[in-house]
Amino acid sequence: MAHSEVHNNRGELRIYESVDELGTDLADYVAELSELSVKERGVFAIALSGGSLIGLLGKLCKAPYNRTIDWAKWYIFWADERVVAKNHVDSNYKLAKDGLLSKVPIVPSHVHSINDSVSAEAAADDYEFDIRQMVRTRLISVSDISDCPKFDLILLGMGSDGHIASLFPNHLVLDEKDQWVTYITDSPKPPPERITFTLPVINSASNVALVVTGGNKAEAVCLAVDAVEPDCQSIPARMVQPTKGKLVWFLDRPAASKLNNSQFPNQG
Ligand SMILES: O=C1O[C@H](COP(=O)(O)O)[C@@H](O)[C@H](O)[C@H]1O
Repeated sequence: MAHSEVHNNRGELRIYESVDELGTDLADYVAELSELSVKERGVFAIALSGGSLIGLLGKLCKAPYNRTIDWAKWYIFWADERVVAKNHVDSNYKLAKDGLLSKVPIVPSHVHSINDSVSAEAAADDYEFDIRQMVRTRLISVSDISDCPKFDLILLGMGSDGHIASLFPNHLVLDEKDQWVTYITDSPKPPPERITFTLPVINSASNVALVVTGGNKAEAVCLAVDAVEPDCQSIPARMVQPTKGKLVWFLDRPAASKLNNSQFPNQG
């Protein structure tokens, strides 16, 4: 059973005894949002990340979700992508295809991956153009307080340095306000060239989930959730603050181990 609570302005924290329990609740959460969105809008626009997240989504490929989710209504995007060929081992698209998309009945034309045959800058421009077309036809909603796309769900992982998508600590692109998708060529984590959603897009989503496991991320989780300025100033995960949407953290015990203990009585 998860220990769950709303924590200051940092969203809902769900803490699990095991990664297996986390995976089950994460699958339920995604399935519920998919059902709600299909009921309300007729489609479900979801943005994935790479890394450990994809393995944690594995239960979606199994019963009952593989049969009960309305996969034909899913439109899939990436919150970030490495600028490598789609069949490259570092590709977030390949990771998601091998781990999830090839195992469920997604409509191939609903999978919006990046153009892997151009520069990082051109790939970011192309991807933003693609998303603008989808907003125009309302396959992706639009925020009522900015012109940003309002994804039904953005799923994010977090690195041990607190990065989310390809937004790294102290990087200039954290200040990007105008573009929806931008690029970097100096990622501190290889590969260096990446494209990424900007913070205004992430914070315009209806739902954002931050999925984090492992003790090596406990310090960054604490900085992103508990710390007060200036300690947490450069932690991108702390800048995830959906304006009108809902933020949920999915944490295993090791990742949550440095959070303020008094708030989590079951924590060992
Ligand atoms: O490079 C990336 O890292 C983050 C975190 O990955 P994880 O393996 O530590 O969970 C990931 O969310 C992002 O999409 C990816 O490009």
